[in-house]
Amino acid sequence: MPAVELVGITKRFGDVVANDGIDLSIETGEIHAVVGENGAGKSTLMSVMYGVHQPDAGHVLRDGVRLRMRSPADAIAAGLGMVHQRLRLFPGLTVAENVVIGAEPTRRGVLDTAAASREVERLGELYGLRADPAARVGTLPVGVRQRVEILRALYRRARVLILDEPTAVLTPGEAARLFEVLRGVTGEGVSVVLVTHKLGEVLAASNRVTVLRGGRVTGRFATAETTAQELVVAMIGRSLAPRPLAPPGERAAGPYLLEVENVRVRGGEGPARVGGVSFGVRRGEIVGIAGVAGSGQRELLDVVTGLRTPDEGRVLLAGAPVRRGRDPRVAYVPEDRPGRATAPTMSLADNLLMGGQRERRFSRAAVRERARALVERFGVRAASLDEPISVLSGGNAQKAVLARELSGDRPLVVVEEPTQGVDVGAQEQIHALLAQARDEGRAVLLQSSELSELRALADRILVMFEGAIVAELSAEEAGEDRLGAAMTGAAG
Ligand SMILES: Nc1ncnc2c1ncn2[C@@H]1O[C@H](COP(=O)(O)OP(=O)(O)OP(=O)(O)O)[C@@H](O)[C@H]1O
Repeated sequence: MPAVELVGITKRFGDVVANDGIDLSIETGEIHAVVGENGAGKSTLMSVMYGVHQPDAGHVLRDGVRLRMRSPADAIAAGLGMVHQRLRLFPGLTVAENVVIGAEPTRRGVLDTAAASREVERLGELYGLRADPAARVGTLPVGVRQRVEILRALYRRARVLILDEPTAVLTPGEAARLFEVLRGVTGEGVSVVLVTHKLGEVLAASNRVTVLRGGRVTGRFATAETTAQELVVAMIGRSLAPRPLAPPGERAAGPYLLEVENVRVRGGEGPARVGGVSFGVRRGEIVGIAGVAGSGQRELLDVVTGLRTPDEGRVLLAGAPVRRGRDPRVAYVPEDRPGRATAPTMSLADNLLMGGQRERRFSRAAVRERARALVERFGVRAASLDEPISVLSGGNAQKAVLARELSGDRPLVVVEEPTQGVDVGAQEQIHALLAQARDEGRAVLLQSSELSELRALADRILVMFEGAIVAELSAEEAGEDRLGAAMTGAAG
């Protein structure tokens, strides 16, 4: 008997049928991957399984028994656990406190810290999930925090864990450790539902795969018997074109468009977050920035885009200092899209024109016409130009931001994590757009935690570690081993 079975799930939002009669069964102790393009209905299905949404039709069985869920509390009581992409932990509390919160062991009415710590250690031992119970969560790297979320679910006796894009925020090393943990928990009979856009991890780690498209199941596979190609076809209805690799030998030459000179950013009292960094980017090249999270990339890019003033050094664009605030010569696609790149409550049309000051004098009709053209050209899928951008799926919101930023002729393009949370079809399109920006003679600075993305797109890769550039590798030199070593501070 499956651990969980979803039967004929249909869920509508207004006119949108997000899930259309979906059947999904999760066996005991398996890792079941759920994949599909942006907007395919994955998150909606997970929300139905976890009691967040009530389906319009269909039902959920747990060990063969029909559940009536009014909220996630009912799902938790039935042995389901969810690990969200944006972790929901209390940074000021310890690991043990975060694990037990809401279901604390008490002694005479107060939190029994010793018992909580013992529980964390016991669970850690059982499932191979180590975390120091006394550590403050706010001080821990994101990979460890995620382990705390998993521990919290297991502490509430979850036997089915739902993970929504768990590796989007992890470094390659952390992702590898997560999959070790998942093997540990499935070995103990826990089932894992893994929503992801990364087919590499699907093929490496899952037992079975269900593919969704347009709210329906378009494929069910035993992982050992399928290929990336077959999954892609089920996901997007066609194969992917070859990656837009730079033809070797066509190196950009000429002066630097962007010049970063000895930039230093101090972080409070501690050591400099960026300690004297210098480099340049020419027109017609993509320069990649690699590094484990927190190596100073964020601060460096804030300085390059003019959002932050460096404590020392300077940034020149075509020989003139980059303007403070937001330099109109810089196209910028930040990582934290909902917060920094979009006005979530404004319409898609208005978001597509944000910052396009010169267009402002156009009539409403002209604005719409331009928005329509961008949506068409960049393949943004949305029900209407008037809906708030926040209802777009992650990949479509990302394409909308890229459409806005790349549509002008700004000579410098700065992008952070361009394909995070984006499906394979959209990844391909985004990569092609960035390669096109380079081929048009723009200078592209690309920060990514996906080494494969950097290797596919960048002409040169700068590796940051502890606020410094510790290696510069050409596309040919940048094997995963060499990049990985440089990222952890080993000689590059
Ligand atoms: N709360 C909501 N209100 C209106 N429409 C919604 C809502 N949630 C999802 N949708 C729509 O339902 C469809 C399915 O979205 P869903 O988020 O489930 O897709 P997804 O496969 O998880 O996408 P992604 O990979 O981008 O996260 C999309 O068309 C989306 O715009």
